[in-house]
Amino acid sequence: MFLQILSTFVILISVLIFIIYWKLIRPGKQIYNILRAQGIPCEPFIPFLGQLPRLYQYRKQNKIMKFHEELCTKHGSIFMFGLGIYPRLVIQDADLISDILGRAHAQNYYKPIDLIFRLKPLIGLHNLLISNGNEHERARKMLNPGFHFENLRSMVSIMTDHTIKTINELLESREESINLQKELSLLTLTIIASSAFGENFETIANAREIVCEAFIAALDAIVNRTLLLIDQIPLFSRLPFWGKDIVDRGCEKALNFVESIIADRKQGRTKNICQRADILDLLLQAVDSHGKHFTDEEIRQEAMVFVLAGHQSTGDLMAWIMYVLMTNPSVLSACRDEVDRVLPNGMIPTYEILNDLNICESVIYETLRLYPPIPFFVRQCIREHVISSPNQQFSIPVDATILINTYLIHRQPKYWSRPLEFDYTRWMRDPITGLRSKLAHPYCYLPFAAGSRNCIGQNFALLEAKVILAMFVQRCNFELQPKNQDITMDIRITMRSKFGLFTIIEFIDKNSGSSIVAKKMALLLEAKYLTFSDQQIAQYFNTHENEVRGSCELNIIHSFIK
Ligand code: HEM
Repeated sequence: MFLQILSTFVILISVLIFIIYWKLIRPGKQIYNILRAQGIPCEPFIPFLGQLPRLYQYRKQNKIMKFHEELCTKHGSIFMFGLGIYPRLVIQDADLISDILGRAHAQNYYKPIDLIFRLKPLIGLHNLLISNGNEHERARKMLNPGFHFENLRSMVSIMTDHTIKTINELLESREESINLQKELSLLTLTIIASSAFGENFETIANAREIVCEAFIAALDAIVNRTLLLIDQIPLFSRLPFWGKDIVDRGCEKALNFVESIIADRKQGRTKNICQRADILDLLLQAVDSHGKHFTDEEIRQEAMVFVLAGHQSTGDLMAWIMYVLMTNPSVLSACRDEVDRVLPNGMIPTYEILNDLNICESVIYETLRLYPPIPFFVRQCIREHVISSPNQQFSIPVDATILINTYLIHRQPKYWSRPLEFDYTRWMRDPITGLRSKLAHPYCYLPFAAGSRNCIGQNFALLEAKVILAMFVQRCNFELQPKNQDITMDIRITMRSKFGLFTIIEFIDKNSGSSIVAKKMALLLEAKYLTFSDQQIAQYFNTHENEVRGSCELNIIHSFIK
């Protein structure tokens, strides 16, 4: 009897070990073997863990990029390492990358299963970010026109309105030093949520709480679970520990919220807040080549994806831009001179005028080079594919997952002169031709990825960054406080400063005629409630109209006088 139990036990354990080996170890090992046989350098193959323990050590010391840098120095521009059960083939050569991302070969690569598995609870499976193949192609074709400049132009007012509100709140804040990284992240979240959800985001009482807290908490819990490898093991991921309740609660709240917004808009109970279609209108109106609309499920998921993909990345970009300005006085003064010239007297930017901000735009591009908010992205090979550069050629096996480290590519001396120097002038457009200098390679600059799965929101993000940058330098002085604060990079989904960006912000008092008039007008408006009649204000405004034209208070003044 005992022997029978023992032998059954041994058989069961052997079957279990075999299944584990077959499912979790063998596939990775095979990929290692195929790539190693082609001469690709590999870190040692360690089942289940790979180089994860070492990565953890580096993470603890806040040196994740150092880990990647050291591997690149050791192995060169193509090599393998193990991230838990998932091997990663790192490729840092622009020629090889062009073979992977280029449209001609896009059908050979998908978004990897582990990424899909992680984000599924929050955004589902049917959306641009993680869908694949025909489903992705259809959605992309339907949504591309939404990011046409005509639509973006009409969203500029959402960007300027929210930026003014944030600046005013920051200037009124009584706090000594403000965490600008957090404030900019909230600002970009508000902008994308208002663009995606219209007036509901402003009027539904708990909209901010749901989007700014539940959604962010769920996302944070997902990232923590990823770092703990919880999502790599299917059984573990279902256990009610390690923040699972936060993920479930946040996802449910966010999904219910988006559902009610879609229903309201469909039934005409709410409208958008820009002159043309907002993102929700675009989702509702989009049709495929057979005249079919998105289903409610798809609309819900796409709206969530825009909020997910659109806020943190742009918020972090803005924080890095502010950091650059605060640590490079000459860059700040170049931006400010340009803004004062192009947008005099606190003038509010319009889509057309933003085009004239050549220096600001170049500062944004250079910040994206040195501090790309999305420093890595991944692709999984689904069809064996040969990639080549002038002196090497490799066959990528099915299921190999490729990791592209944008941060390191953007700092390679092979592609960039003075790679570590912040030099925005390398991006300046020629004043006559309007063209920028050619890059050393079309695939050496990838802040928004490239090819058929590049960032659909890049023009939205660049426009938003220009609006926020211009309005901040136009209206505020800002400096780091404390001056010697620790700006250590932390990489979760995006790359940000681990401890925030603490800043003192003050109103610019240029003492120029128009800013004095603007101040007088502001005082006058305050006085409206005390002594002045509407008629007196209108009279004052009419006699000073030329002086205040273009001032930041012009919109408010108009709304009072109406
Ligand atoms: C500075 C800001 C931004 C950066 C650096 C950025 C970067 C990226 C990158 C690198 C990808 C490719 C990711 C991958 O392949 O795994 C991507 C995809 C995407 N981004 Fe952005 N993004 C930004 C802003 C935005 C905004 C504002 C939106 C929405 C309005 C947006 C929506 C998306 C979507 C939907 C995708 C998936 C596209 C597809 O696969 O077809 N992004 N972004």
